[in-house]
Amino acid sequence: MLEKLKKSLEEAPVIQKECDGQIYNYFIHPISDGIPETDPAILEEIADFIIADGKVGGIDKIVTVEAMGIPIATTLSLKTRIPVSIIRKRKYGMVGEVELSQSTGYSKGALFINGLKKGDRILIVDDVISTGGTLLPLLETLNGMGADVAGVYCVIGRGEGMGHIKEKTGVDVTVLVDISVSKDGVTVIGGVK
Ligand SMILES: O=P(O)(O)OC[C@H]1O[C@H](OP(=O)(O)OP(=O)(O)O)[C@H](O)[C@@H]1O
Ligand SMILES: Nc1nc2[nH]cnc2c(=O)[nH]1
Repeated sequence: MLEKLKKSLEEAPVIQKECDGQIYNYFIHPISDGIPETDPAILEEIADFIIADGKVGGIDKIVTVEAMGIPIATTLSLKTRIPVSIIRKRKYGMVGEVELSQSTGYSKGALFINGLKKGDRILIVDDVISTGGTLLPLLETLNGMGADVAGVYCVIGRGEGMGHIKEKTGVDVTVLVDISVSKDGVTVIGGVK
């Protein structure tokens, strides 16, 4: 399962990014960067897995974070006809907008939620989970807004983020492929069967 995705991850180049005096080994892959180009067969493989996993019934909105969650969420939306709501890195200043802070191993910034409301039953999808510094504040904020998170899927998992989220929120994040990353490259270490 997900063989194309796993094989392409093993070939992903790694660059080093610096943040707060720390070096972060950043892998570059079509699903997480759109580089060199995204194979529609891999997007389809991902969407088909999520649908077969059985949590899409009764979902009002697929929710993702700009930018690289968007192709995954859109592919899923085209197959399920469930609409997509995108959490943006741009402030709109609309009534009801909710702002939260995001941090990754290589960046810090703000995210802006518009268009979600109390009681919405949502499925979150994103390309990567690493430190959890995006997903943790997002889940806490959505919880505070009264959204009902029925499932969370991150296509590629690395590092401690998933365990951290389980510990802090009780939410199980489904990671499709687990990897480890060093300056020399990417190794696939696990994932869904
Ligand atoms: O677990 P974390 O350490 O938070 O890393 C995961 C986040 O990193 C990437 O976002 P990024 O802000 O780089 O956005 P992009 O999709 O625009 O590349 C990715 O899309 C996740 O949202
Ligand atoms: N492309 C990419 N996105 C990420 N998001 C969090 N870590 C990474 C990474 O190493 N590569």
